[in-house]
Amino acid sequence: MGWADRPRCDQLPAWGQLRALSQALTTGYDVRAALAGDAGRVARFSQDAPELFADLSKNWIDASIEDTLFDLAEQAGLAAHRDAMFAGERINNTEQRAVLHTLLRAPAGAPQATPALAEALAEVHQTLDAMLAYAEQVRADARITDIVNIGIGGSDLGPQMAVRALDAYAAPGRRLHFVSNVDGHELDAVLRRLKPESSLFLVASKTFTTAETMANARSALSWFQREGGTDVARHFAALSSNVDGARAFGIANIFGFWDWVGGRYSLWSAIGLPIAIAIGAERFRELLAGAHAMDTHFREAPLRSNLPMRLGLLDVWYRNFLQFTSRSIAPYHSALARLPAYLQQLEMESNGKRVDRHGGPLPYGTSPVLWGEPGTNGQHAYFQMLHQGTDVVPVEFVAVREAAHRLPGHQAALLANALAQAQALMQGKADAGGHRDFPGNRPSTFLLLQRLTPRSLGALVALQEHRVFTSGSVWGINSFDQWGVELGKVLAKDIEPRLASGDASGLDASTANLLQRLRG
Ligand SMILES: O=P(O)(O)OC[C@H]1O[C@H](O)[C@H](O)[C@@H](O)[C@@H]1O
Repeated sequence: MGWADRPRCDQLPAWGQLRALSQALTTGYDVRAALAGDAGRVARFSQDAPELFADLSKNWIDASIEDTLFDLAEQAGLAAHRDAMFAGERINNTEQRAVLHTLLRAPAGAPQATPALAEALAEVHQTLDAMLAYAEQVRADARITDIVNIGIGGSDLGPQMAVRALDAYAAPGRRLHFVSNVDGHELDAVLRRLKPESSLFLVASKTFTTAETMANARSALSWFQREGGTDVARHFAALSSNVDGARAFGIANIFGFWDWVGGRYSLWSAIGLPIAIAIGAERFRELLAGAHAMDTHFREAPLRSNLPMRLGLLDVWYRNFLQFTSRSIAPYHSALARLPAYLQQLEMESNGKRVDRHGGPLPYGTSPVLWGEPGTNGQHAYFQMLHQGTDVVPVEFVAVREAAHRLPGHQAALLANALAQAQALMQGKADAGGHRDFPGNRPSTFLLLQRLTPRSLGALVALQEHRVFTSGSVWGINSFDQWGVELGKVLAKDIEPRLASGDASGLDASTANLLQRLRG
């Protein structure tokens, strides 16, 4: 039986066994006792993976639970599904598309399963070389001081997250701006500081039809012309899989990509141009190499030491058997400030599905809510709830050992806080007074990078992509479409002219009332 036609995960034998294991944990799993009573626990639940170390030992998991999760993965055909993705099968079945973002980071000439894939890889490298040559040209052009990326969703979150994360590698004297929202305040705030002759606009849109991006691109173009800019070809470039659309818009410099790159998986494609402009061609290749190292790990490591699989299976355990509905991301590095927002799209757009890949409704939960802010900031805000709230929220710490700055004392303070929070969540502190009582036993995962480099960032992001693949695969959903974003777009198109005309016919009473108030 292939991965596509196996029974739904809740009908697999391991699912029932996991249910029984979870029911046996009547008062939750006692992580403190497990760590104290088993000298091998840290080794059993930690591992190295490319560019990072992961400690899962503070989670509500033991050997029998994890073994049963491995059984579930085997019964669900996870490895075959993964192989189908790498082989270019159209696993995005609702759009009849292959899912090949991993090909974007494969080295030139890497052996491929089919001639078609080898050809696609050659095209990937042609485009990459052209895109990186252009990035270097922009970097060498002292007249260009401001680069504005106009894009939204996957055409914004990845580049924005990575540019910020790799700021330590950016050449000084050049500013990157990200404009995504259709809210004109955002574009206006950027344009007010720019001059046409020193600005470069990158219009980033896979489809080149997204309303927000088209509105911002049109406004940027008219600002450019109004302010005396003349050479559109030099000051505008497009990053898109819709080359005709970009050309029709009037942009000559177009870097393309393919329909088999999902928006939220596209920072490795031409959509990564702002990153390449910020850090340079060589560093961009290192970002790709880090992701490729994680791809190889995901492809080749046995299930038991396959970190993306272990994390994705833990996510399934938490969501479906312990009913945890969210996960908090705590990056202890201020440059990773946009990582939670990036991961929100990655996981919630991929796995926020209520039907299986054939359209049948699911009786079990899928994507958790992801949220978070960098540490230590979160500690002074919502960590109260993590320590003493009524709900258990697993926390994923991301810490980086070496700092990129030399300010004395800060890094030790930062790392001490990361460790202390994970420790405090787990240990708790008994106090008869109630208000000062910390129940403890709150689960967390600790990911540790040596340094935040293009390579380690690439590996970290690819790790997250593949853990999302893993849980989505077990759940039997299509993680690669996003029909849920469409309805609101259609309704906005209907409402927009009504704001001018006041026509409320056919609207529900609440929307009609709000429409009148917004017009007033
Ligand atoms: O890159 P674009 O085609 O402009 O799409 C931008 C974004 O908008 C869509 O609505 C999708 O929800 C996202 O997955 C996508 O990344």
